[in-house]
Amino acid sequence: MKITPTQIADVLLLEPRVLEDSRGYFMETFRLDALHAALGFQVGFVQDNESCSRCGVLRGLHYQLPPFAQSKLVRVVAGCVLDVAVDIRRESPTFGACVSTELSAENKRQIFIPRGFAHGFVVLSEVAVVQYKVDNYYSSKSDRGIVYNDPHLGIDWRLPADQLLLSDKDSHQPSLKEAELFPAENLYE
Ligand SMILES: Cc1cn([C@H]2C[C@H](O)[C@@H](COP(=O)(O)OP(=O)(O)O[C@H]3O[C@@H](C)C(=O)[C@@H](O)[C@H]3O)O2)c(=O)[nH]c1=O
Repeated sequence: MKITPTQIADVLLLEPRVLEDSRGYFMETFRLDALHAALGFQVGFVQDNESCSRCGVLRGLHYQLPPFAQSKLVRVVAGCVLDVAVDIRRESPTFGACVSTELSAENKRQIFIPRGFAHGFVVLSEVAVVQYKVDNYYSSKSDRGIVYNDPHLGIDWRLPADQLLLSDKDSHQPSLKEAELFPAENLYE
């Protein structure tokens, strides 16, 4: 597993080593030891999620407030998405900046998104199945969002606006400026 930092500290790109032979391929899709070594701190995943969406579906930008803040380890097992993580830690030098990366069944890449980030993705293929681990349980009360087209974030979602399909909740999320964000505390304590 090759793990490289992105332009935002603690957001990591993971590329599994694919071992091919006449039968097909084998790869390790998750190594806690390698992730901990790359991060320098521990995460304990407790829930696995999967969603399936059609082309143009945009889910996000989502996060949970403490004490249910979540780290996420995201991968795509069918199709292709543009995956986006936005730094919403007020005290961060990269507050408001985002990392965008294509994750697909073909490239087998994964992204690790720490607590303190909002996360979203848009489906670029006919359908996409996204799987992700989280290190805190789902809490509807702590669930928050930021609107995907906030001009202050300026995210290029690759598809024309009239091709995007959002839930009613996600079309009416607040801007980054209006959103309830994290208090200045260590989100891993
Ligand atoms: C996220 C989640 C949702 N649900 C329920 C709530 C609702 O009835 C249904 C669909 O929920 P949502 O519309 O919030 O699903 P979705 O828009 O796919 O939400 C997800 O988006 C991506 C981008 C993330 O980063 C995730 O953390 C999560 O917020 O599933 C759970 O039961 N457990 C969960 O962990």
